[in-house]
Amino acid sequence: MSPVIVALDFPSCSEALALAEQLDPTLCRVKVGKELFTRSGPQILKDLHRLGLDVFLDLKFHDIPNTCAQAVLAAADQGVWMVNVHASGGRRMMEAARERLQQHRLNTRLIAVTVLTSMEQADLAEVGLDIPPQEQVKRLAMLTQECGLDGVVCSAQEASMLTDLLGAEFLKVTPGIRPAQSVADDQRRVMTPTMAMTAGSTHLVMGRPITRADNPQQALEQVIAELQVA
Ligand SMILES: O=C(O)c1cc(=O)[nH]c(=O)n1[C@@H]1O[C@H](COP(=O)(O)O)[C@@H](O)[C@H]1O
Repeated sequence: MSPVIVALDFPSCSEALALAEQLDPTLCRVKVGKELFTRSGPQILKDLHRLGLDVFLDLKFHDIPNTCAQAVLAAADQGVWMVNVHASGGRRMMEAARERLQQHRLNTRLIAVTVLTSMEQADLAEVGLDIPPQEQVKRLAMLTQECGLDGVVCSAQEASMLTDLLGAEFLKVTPGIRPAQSVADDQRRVMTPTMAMTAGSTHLVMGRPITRADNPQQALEQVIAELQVA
């Protein structure tokens, strides 16, 4: 299966589906985030499943343990392939979410966001974290593994460090992926698809470089071809 997850960051169901219909489900999975889900509700999950696409529901839950666990359960009940929480929600929150999935025998992948790829050291300092992003990523990823989750969302720049520390099987889902000639947009800790896979990413989250391309399926095929050559 392809490592590419296309981020469907669109304001409406119709725009997201128009893009999703152009994508080959054997070449990618898709990600539904806050904007699209808040506007379209769970119907978008049904529509994407109907197209044969695996869905990563990226709502980055962060709440008291029971509320977070129930939200994760609600996502898994709708058949999504992957769901995420913020690792900074802490041990009890992550363990509650993982246990709730186990109690219900649901095999939805559960991962945790470490430090957002839009953040650099100055952003962390402003919220009281006077350490380099890599150190905070390391701390949160170790905690995530201890809590029994399947992996983390991190920057590809931290993937090799996490592979050494936590093993190749532990998922490293990496946004901030930009093909060589692309603009970074609001991303800060970025890498190309090939460099990210070489560094140990297990999944590449790509939004605008694919969804805003003149021909999204062609842009996706180019990424896959680049990865195959590498
Ligand atoms: O959890 C995420 O998916 C995520 C975490 C993170 O640290 N950085 C990050 O960019 N994302 C998401 O990944 C996608 C990146 O989109 P592009 O920057 O357009 O490729 C967006 O949907 C973000 O919400």
